[in-house]
Amino acid sequence: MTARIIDGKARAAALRADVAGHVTHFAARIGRAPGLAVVLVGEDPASGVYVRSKGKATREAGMVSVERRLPADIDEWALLELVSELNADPAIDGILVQLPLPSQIDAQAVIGAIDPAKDVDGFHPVNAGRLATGLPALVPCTPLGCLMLLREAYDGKLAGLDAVVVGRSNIVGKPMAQLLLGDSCTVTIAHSRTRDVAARVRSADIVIAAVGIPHFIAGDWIKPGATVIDVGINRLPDGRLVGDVDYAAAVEVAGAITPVPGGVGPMTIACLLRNTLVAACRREGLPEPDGL
Ligand SMILES: Nc1nc(=O)c2c([nH]1)NC[C@@H]1CN(c3ccc(C(=O)N[C@@H](CCC(=O)O)C(=O)O)cc3)C=[N+]21
Repeated sequence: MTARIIDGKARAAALRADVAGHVTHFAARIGRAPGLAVVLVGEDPASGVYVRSKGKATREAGMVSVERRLPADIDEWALLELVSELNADPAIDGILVQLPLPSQIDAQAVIGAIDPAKDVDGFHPVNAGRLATGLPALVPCTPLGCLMLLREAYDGKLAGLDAVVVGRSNIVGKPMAQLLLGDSCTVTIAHSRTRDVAARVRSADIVIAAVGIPHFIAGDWIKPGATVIDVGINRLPDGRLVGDVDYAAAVEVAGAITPVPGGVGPMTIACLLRNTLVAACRREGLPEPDGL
């Protein structure tokens, strides 16, 4: 039996359309559209591509997109200065500083300088703490997108399922584990020092692969019928884009699986727009947009 392919691209398009609808109401009510600022330090070509596609998606959702580019050799102080300018700008509801940053800049210091109310990446320690405590937070976009795909796959019934998150980053692994716990999964976080990762994955109903190593998760690690969410976006020397899962093998075993591209990636961008809308509504004292 081959797995159902989870169409992240289609789910993301639907979410973006929902966001656009709410943006229309927001603008009518408040007299301006939500604004997202994306800050790019340096000229990394891959980062430039992401920044452009974020800007396009933001405008397509009816929101205001502001791009700020700084040279790669900028010092940390100059970036902190830009962040405080954006914090103080009433037209800006969301701030995203594209990672990774050049080595002379302390990324944690920059993230900590962003107003938590505008932290649409959900990387500020206040938002991480709020998520971990079950308080309203801005939630990191990639794990949020994964959770939306899982809720749909299981018709909202995640309680009691065994989930393994492979990867423990602040950006994906840790917040993913918090979200799954919030939906009452039994959560294991596996990482580079975990003994026998294969055995952990074999026992899981849900596998989240977030290690950044092509084909790290072998097909015969997957429990028959399990749901596989592949967060990896790895560029091979031949130019092909692949995930962290050996897709060709896993698709023959899994019950459902996300492809790369067309799986988690588009959901990340759609959730960024969703978070910008949510941040804008909270800042303006409007009720939370529902159904997102
Ligand atoms: N502060 C910060 N926040 C981020 O969210 C962030 C970041 N920094 N730095 C860079 C990474 C990368 N990232 C992607 C989002 C969507 C796709 C995406 O939509 N990918 C398409 C394929 C695109 C292609 O073909 O190259 C897909 O998977 O289908 C990829 C990568 C967000 N990032």
